Amino acid sequence: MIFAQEQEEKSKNSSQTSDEYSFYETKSGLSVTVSNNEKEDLPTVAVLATGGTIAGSGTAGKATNYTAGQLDVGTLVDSAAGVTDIANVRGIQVCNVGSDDITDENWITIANTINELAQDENIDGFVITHGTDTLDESSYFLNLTVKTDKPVVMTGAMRPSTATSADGPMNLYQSIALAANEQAKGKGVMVVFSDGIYGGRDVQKISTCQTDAFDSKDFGGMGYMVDGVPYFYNDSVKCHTTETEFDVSSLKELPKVGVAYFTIDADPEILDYYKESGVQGIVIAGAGSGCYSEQWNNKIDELAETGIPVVRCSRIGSGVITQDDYFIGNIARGNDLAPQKAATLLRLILTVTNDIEQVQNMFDKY
Ligand SMILES: N[C@@H](CC(=O)O)C(=O)O
Repeated sequence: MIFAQEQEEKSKNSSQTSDEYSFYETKSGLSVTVSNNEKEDLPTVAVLATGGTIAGSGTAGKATNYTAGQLDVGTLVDSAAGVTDIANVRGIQVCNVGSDDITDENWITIANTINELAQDENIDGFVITHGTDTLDESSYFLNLTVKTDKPVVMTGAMRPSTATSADGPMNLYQSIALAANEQAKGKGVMVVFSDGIYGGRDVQKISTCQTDAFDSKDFGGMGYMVDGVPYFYNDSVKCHTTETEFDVSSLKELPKVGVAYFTIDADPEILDYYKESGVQGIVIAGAGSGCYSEQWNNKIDELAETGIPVVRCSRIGSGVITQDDYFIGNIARGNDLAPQKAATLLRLILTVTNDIEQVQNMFDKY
């Protein structure tokens, strides 16, 4: 099976078709590759590729010092042996970058593309391939902005395609199998990694180097994937997808939010910097249960007059932030969310309101 970009380009420039594939454009101008031999008795999954290590290549055998985002979506799908026996796969190349270079524009494009294609009754589910570094932010963003019950699954890899025992092909196979499975409907955005299924809200990257690099902190995973078969045990209780009020269909970008990391002697001037740089919200990666020094407390209180919401989170990675009357200002509590997840949610909340009570309600709800 070939989804190579060159063939796609060639065909696009001529008759829009080739013997094996047809192409059509989404509203955001992305090209969808469709096999002319889709099997009627198989579910159809759209794979949206964004780059990352799963599409990386480097020195044969090695797991480090490679270049992310080298393989196109067709080559990725080809690498997942046996996948065409379980689903018809349509390919979409959104971008091809390391996930540290994913932008809010990419997020909006992915959400809007899924929301558009979800209306197509011939498409049963979605997979997004993504770098692992920021996958937990993108999974939460999409969990809050895609408007469909059809399964949406994200995956990536810790080893580039050229490494010995590259983990990408199996992660992709399991993800396509999950996205094609009726049981995966209505569960919000999921991440499949190293045979685990995780909720897009709760999942975090927990290792810089191991292939079993994702987990859901205190709550465990949602289940397992074993040879393309899902085994579910947990659901997220927080609102997601069709239950959220976030609508990015007419947005080009999201409000900017700064994250300030507190340590002993950390300079509170960072908060002034953020104010002056025009951010619309600030997340504090506080110590312990979202704590910081008296100097920071005073500075955050001073910031209150600007109306910029400040959200207290913890750098610990476990537990919940409860009310603590010592902390003053225009502040909300980031629930159990890691700072990067809180920043994702705050950016979306700021598209709706900056009223601190409503901000807090949404942190409790999502
Ligand atoms: N730096 C890579 C890491 C990965 O994909 O695992 C990225 O996030 O794109």
